[in-house]
Amino acid sequence: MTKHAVTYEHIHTCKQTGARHGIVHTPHGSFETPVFMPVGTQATVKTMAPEQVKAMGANIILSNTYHLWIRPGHEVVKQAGGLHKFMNWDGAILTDSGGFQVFSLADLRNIQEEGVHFRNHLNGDKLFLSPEKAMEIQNALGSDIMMAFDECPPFPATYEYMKKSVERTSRWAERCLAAHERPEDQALFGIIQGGEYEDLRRQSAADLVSLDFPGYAVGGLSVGEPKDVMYRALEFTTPFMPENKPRYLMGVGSPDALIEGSIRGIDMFDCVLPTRIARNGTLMTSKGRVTIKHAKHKTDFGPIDEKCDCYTCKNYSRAYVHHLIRADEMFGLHLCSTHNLHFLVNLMSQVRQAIREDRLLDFKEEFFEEYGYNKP
Ligand SMILES: CNc1nc2cc3c(=O)[nH]c(N)nc3c(CC[C@H]3O[C@@H](OC)[C@H](OC)[C@@H]3OC)c2[nH]1
Ligand SMILES: [Zn+2]
Repeated sequence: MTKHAVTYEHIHTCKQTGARHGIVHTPHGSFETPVFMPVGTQATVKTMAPEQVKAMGANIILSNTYHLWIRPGHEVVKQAGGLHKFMNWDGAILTDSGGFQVFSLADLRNIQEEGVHFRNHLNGDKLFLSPEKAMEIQNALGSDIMMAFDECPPFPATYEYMKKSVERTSRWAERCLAAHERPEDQALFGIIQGGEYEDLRRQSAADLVSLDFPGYAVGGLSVGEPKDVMYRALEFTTPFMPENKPRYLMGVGSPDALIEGSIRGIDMFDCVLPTRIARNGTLMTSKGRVTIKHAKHKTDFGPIDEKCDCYTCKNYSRAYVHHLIRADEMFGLHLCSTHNLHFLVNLMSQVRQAIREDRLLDFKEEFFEEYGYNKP
């Protein structure tokens, strides 16, 4: 039995749902779950200093293999002493394998058994990414959690395409394991595929669980499918994922999806939403979304969210943030990102408390009502 770098400690399962409260232990500290992980694709959580990300309660962030491979190059990060040192972050880091970016960003790609040929989306150079290459890059980055190299098929995909893709992703997962240099320092998570097809999800889960990864992701979702398709896919996938290992739903999500995913037994989430919508001044608040550029905020001298205790809400008014975003001032992006990240990190803290109190369904109803999800 390999001594894994990452372990999962179960604390409590909510009596109203399948949601679990747990702790994930990594070589760079622990984090409680369910957890929202801020995305720092290019070795920075956009506009945020690492101290500020840590201060809001985030203990794990994400970065991206594909992006760091093509710029500045994984060898540069390795020479810097690894990603933690390079970006001055001493918490846990999870890196994606680059599989998704190759299928979503790069063009002229050609998927073969040995890997994927494609062009660099920045300069058009020909590139080749394989399970072995994705492992070499993540080993160089030194992330605490590495993701297996997989294919994330588009939605919708035919059953025939999905079946072939799942079988190849399982073969690629074995190649990743074989290429994994230091399982005692870096944990490799398998990624379950299969789209909306229950039997393929079960096959993918069985293939990967038999390889004894320290954690598992549900991939192939949040790629344009309706939310009820995503939720149903979770309902027939999580029961086949080990209870004593972390479960990570990739690319999710919005406040409702974070709650619905937690109810269905997911422990880890990531999404670019909070920093991406912050860039056009869209804010998540306890009363739903606020578009701060709107004229009605021009002389509103209250905080963005009365219930929020983040740096932005404690020190600045809606009118001031309205002005900064209207004036294209970069500090406005920082204030909006700070608030949105804090909002999701805080939401997950409330979810964990509701799990401990066996009332996550009640919490969901209360939150949905106040956020405005029930409005027609
Ligand atoms: C948005 N919806 C969404 N569905 C996804 C599904 C998959 C998947 O099946 N396999 C893999 N390997 N990655 C996926 C990803 C990318 C997440 C990464 O993409 C980057 O955010 C854009 C970020 O990189 C810091 C993150 O790192 C884990 C997905 N994203
Ligand atoms: Zn706030």
